[in-house]
Amino acid sequence: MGMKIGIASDHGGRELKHLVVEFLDSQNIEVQDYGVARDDATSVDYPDYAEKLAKDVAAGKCERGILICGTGIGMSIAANKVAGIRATLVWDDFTAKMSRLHNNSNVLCLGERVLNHHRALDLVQIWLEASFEGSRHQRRLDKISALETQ
Ligand SMILES: O=C(CO)[C@H](O)[C@H](O)[C@H](O)COP(=O)(O)O
Repeated sequence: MGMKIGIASDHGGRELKHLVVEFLDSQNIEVQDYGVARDDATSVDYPDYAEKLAKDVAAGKCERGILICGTGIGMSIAANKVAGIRATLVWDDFTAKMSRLHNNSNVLCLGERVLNHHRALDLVQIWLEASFEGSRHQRRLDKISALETQ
């Protein structure tokens, strides 16, 4: 697919992160791993990881990013504070697909403690392959972007 994907998790998402990295490697997708390491059992703060990844996606250092915590909620709240980030918490095939088609998601958020891990890899694949539809959806995203400067 020729894109570089950043990935990060806190301690609540590190097992699923490991599986997603293995999956991306199997697809020959370039991965930039922002931590935490799988064997690091330390309790960490998810905003620190969301910030690092989201800033690099916003700066174009990675085309898109994947953030994983226990629920995916904290990561999505934090990442969406960074201008230019459209972080989307998804939980099934439909939300994974629509987050790209309508929301032009550039950061996928997953909850390790919520999702079946095998199914989560399906969601990653759907999100990677789906394309933004533009048109009326771009007008709506422009209105979201305008909120960043108010
Ligand atoms: O799900 C999360 C945030 O939305 C994170 O994974 C946190 O780890 C979660 O809040 C649980 O915290 P804990 O320190 O593991 O109890």
